[in-house]
Amino acid sequence: MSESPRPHRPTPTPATAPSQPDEAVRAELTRLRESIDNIDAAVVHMLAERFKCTQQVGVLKAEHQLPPADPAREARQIARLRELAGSAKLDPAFAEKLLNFIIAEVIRHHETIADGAR
Ligand SMILES: O=C(O)C(=O)C[C@]1(C(=O)O)C=C[C@@H](O)C=C1
Repeated sequence: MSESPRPHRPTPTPATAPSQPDEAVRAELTRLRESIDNIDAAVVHMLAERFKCTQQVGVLKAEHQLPPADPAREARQIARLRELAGSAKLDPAFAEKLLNFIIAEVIRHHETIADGAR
């Protein structure tokens, strides 16, 4: 998942304006969106904590001349996450892509730290 984020495209205006959704539908949509917003916030906070840890790993690796990437560790992480995703009814391929996307960014950070230590 190295591509840039999905560009925002405005929803096309339908030829005929839809009738206002029922009040109960709007209330349900609002309730679900509030949960989505909470989950998105939790994801951001969890990712921030993960990057704090990996930043420390990057420093440790640079100090001890260890390579930024550890493919064997990654293979174990992917296998574990795919398993967890399956149990949670999340697409394992998606979980793998997401982890690879995050790890690619971490490796970039590790390389920057190592370059600064040289
Ligand atoms: O565990 C490490 O060695 C890390 O550098 C962390 C991490 C990760 O983000 O989980 C990143 C790069 C490695 O290839 C493997 C794992």
